[in-house]
Amino acid sequence: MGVLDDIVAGVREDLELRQADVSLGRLKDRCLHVDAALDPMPVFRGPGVSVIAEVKRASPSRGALATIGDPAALAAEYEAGGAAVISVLTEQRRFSGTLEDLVQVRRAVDIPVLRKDFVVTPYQLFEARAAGADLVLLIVAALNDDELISLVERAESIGLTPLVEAHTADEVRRAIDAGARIIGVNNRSLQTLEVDPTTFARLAPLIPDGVVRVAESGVRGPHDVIELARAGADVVLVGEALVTGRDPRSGVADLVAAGAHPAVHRS
Ligand SMILES: O=P(O)(O)OC[C@@H](O)[C@@H](O)c1c[nH]c2ccccc12
Repeated sequence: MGVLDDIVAGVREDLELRQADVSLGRLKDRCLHVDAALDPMPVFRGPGVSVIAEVKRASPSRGALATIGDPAALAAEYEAGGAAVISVLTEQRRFSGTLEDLVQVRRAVDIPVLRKDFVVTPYQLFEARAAGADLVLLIVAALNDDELISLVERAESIGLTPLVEAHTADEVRRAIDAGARIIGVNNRSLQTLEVDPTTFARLAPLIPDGVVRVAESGVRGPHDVIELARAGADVVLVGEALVTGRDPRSGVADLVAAGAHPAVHRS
């Protein structure tokens, strides 16, 4: 069993407990009482490379990265540094995140918030919206075509913008066929956890114009942002470098400045 299957198996077990506790009906009711979701598309389609800054305590490949006692404070620093969106990892077993982190982050910032998890059922979409998320990650490798298509549609129908993650040419094609308006190319394989920084540059040309291209994982600093922008990135998603760096606010600001540089020509 690959790492992804292992993670998803754990996610399904945890999900069963939550479902036994809070019914889908109650979650849907909560969704009626949260603020309308924010739309990330205008800023993603605007000038420069947008930065999605991630609240990430740990990962299966690196173990513990940062304690992050106050995720809301970290998110506020990211926002002050110019982040376009905050990503919050809510998976508990491998990434040490919770939905409560997302609730706190949502209260602390005015920019869109992404629920980063292993979404396999509509229940998790309603959880995300009820917690105040504006975007949700959908991982092509974790879903069959029917699941992917229906989760994209369901997300959109409740106001969530799906970021559809691919790692191979075939997964990019499946993401496009599912109607994704934002496609993330993950430089890290979720099966082997290996990072290949050339993955984005190889797959970006397969993503049609008009679809937002997000480069994910392994971005270490401004130089990488410039490279990825040249390869066609509209957005970069950065976790580890920011949570382990010296200062999250200036860390984000440096990435934003690199992506806004006039020498960066996006295709
Ligand atoms: O910490 P990094 O290398 O900057 O990567 C961030 C992000 O891309 C990574 O956390 C990620 C991308 N896709 C995922 C899917 C699930 C969990 C985590 C991820």
